[in-house]
Amino acid sequence: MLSASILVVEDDRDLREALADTLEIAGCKVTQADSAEQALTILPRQVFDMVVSDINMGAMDGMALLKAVRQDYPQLPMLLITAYGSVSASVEAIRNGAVDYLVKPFKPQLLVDTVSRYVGVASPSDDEGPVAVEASSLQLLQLAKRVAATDSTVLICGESGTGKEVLARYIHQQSSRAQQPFIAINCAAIPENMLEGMLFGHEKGAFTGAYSSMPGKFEQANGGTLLLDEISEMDISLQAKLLRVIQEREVERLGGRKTISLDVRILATTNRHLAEEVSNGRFREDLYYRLSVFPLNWLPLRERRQDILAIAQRLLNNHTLKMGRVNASFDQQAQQALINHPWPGNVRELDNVVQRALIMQPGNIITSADLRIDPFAPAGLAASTVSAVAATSEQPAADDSNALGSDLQRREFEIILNTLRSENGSRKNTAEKLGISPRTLRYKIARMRDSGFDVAGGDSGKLQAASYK
Ligand SMILES: Nc1ncnc2c1ncn2[C@@H]1O[C@H](COP(=O)(O)OP(=O)(O)OP(=O)(O)O)[C@@H](O)[C@H]1O
Repeated sequence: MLSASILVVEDDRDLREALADTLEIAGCKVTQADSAEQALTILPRQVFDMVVSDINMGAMDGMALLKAVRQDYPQLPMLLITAYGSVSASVEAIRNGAVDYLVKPFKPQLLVDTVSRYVGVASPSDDEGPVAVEASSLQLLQLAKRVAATDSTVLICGESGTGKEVLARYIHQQSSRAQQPFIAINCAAIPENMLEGMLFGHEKGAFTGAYSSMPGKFEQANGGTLLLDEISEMDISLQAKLLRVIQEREVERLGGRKTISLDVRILATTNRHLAEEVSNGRFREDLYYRLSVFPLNWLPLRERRQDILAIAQRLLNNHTLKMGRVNASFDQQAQQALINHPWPGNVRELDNVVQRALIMQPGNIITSADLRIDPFAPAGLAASTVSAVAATSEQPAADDSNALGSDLQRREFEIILNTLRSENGSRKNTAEKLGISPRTLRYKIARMRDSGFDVAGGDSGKLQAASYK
């Protein structure tokens, strides 16, 4: 996420607004000027990190503005936009002190990438906003930004790994609650008997083992945002209690008598069709309507292919930085392979592929061989993992116990997937056959997803697709 204040100078209104929108979505604070003259009146009144200006403008053009900026604000980087084919203008721009130039037409992500080279980039972390290039994704972010300004409850839907949590964090960051806590709880990963206490908190002695009182997630999120991840996995009796807390805007700790008033914005995610869950009697209708005031839907990655390279590059930048390596990029064939892959595990699968490629390739150009995406992998077993297994066997085991641990876990995941397949996707039968509770199975499936396996699926317990990511 960029954190910079940018002055955009462009006399074509549509283009100016498009540039401003792109930079705003990337996290910048943007001021617009419709001429070089107007830019010169704005510059003394505000502090900017960068100027982005077109060259071809009315009376005073971008080149003249560049000269004025170089003279009066020598530290302020300026990026110029030149018309297609005007090589001499680009050369002159650089000679006159522009830090860079873009030739029209260019993709929004190129603008963001270029600007990010010269201005503050917030340290990469899970708090970064989502990358979006495809029109539908940009539209989704615009909607998210608009709803962020309100206190409305938002239901974020999408297949596993599409970026629902990233979008939830983005909404929080764009809201007036940004400086307040963002608390997330994964309803699928918390054992059923613990979820209520974790959400609502408890007083000392409320139950065996409650040695001290504890605030719940609602209290912890007070003033901020609470994300209820995988809300469809919440037990129906707890759904009733949740609805009451949301409606009454107050919570009582387990074993407590005091009511605590709440000012919490609720976001929820689901990778199931919640409306179907309602018609099947597994999700409360009233809670559904309460949560889905403003639904946002991430398309699967295969349906927004223009996002793939930009997200892959962001992931690559993040991982190289974390590893203390120089920036890397994908060669032409690697880019094509990334675009062509169906990504059943969505962005999480892409993240795994990128990380693995960096392990395979110590240099800074990632090739298609490093990606280990096999387009002919058997259905249900995506190539990235077949390759991952191969990759692992090629790597010297740094620590045998770690290797055994991950091997056992992989074996467990395989057993679960195979059983799900043989039980035709029925989670109930799978749990019975494996001798574990349906809750434990859900928990394990959530862990499998976290480890990069894609277990899509089955609101009616039917497995829609099961594959490694
Ligand atoms: N648009 C995006 N830009 C950058 N990174 C992304 C984007 N979408 C997803 N990611 C990354 O992909 C990974 C998966 O995203 P996230 O956890 O938000 O998905 P999810 O839909 O909540 O998954 P699940 O349903 O399994 O919980 C994360 O590492 C996240 O940072």
